[in-house]
Amino acid sequence: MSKIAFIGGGNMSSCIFDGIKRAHKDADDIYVSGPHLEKLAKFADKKAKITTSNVEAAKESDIIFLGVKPQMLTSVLQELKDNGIDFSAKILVSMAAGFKIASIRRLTAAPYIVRIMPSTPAKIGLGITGIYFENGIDDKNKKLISSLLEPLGMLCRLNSEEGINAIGALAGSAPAFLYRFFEAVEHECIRYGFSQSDARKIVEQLGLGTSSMVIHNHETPISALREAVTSKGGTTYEGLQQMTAFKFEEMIEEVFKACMKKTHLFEEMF
Ligand SMILES: NC(=O)C1=CN([C@@H]2O[C@H](COP(=O)(O)OP(=O)(O)OC[C@H]3O[C@@H](n4cnc5c(N)ncnc54)[C@H](OP(=O)(O)O)[C@@H]3O)[C@@H](O)[C@H]2O)C=CC1
Ligand SMILES: O=C(O)[C@@H]1CCC=N1
Repeated sequence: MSKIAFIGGGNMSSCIFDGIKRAHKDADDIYVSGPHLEKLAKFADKKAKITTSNVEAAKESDIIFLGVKPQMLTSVLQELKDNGIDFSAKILVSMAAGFKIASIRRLTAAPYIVRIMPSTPAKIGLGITGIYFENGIDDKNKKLISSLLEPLGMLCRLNSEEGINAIGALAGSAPAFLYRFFEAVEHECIRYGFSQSDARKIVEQLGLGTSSMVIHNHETPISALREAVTSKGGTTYEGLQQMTAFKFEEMIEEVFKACMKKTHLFEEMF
């Protein structure tokens, strides 16, 4: 097994780390680095080597997952470069939104860089992870990196970094938008007299049942599933009319446009 490091042990690194541990029982000496050792204890409990030194973690590893926020990545890469890390035989796997391969290369001169765009449902093996390989990565390494990410759920191979940007919005950010919808429904349940605990259960079953209907009726357009709920002259129709009045589709378009705009702004900044 190649030696693996995570620079930054936050939410996303933790999802990927857990996936690797689930699928690769022999992955024992994974390094995780971050500024606060106490926050890395959860990794140590799962046999990772934890350290406050990004340099130590990078030096010891063949595959380095970059798990810090885009705003931190420049200084982290600069630190590794300034401390003599030789990237020539290492693979850098960056999950940072809006941070291009060209920018990582400018800072590190690393020949092998992979962009990935995971999502938090990866925590339970149900995420969507975008992946973009440059031409320089050979098939053996493509297979290796893919095998580390497959336990996270669906792996979506993309042909460009703009594809990574798009999947970042459509699959990386989108869980937050769906959670916002669930939060709003939970709030309405409470407004109509349900207890907090019942409201939560209703939202859980609503999400599970509706997603399962989409999955179990794979050949059926989603619009047809919606129409099956919408009795002629009935109550659902009135609710949908409100969604139309409030320009629901236009709002969703603007939501994704805003994500992309910020991603492109990041690309200019870094
Ligand atoms: N969350 C998501 O759904 C997604 C996130 N991403 C990308 O993943 C990356 C990480 O995001 P996320 O996990 O959510 O963020 P988190 O804030 O959870 O994690 C960032 C981690 O970086 C650590 N850190 C901060 N400074 C340094 C440093 N100098 N050296 C090493 N580690 C450092 C932080 O440690 P400490 O807390 O101790 O300061 C923290 O553990 C981002 O680039 C983001 O764009 C991509 C797709 C989806
Ligand atoms: O909010 C963010 O910047 C990251 C990228 C996609 C999801 N979360």
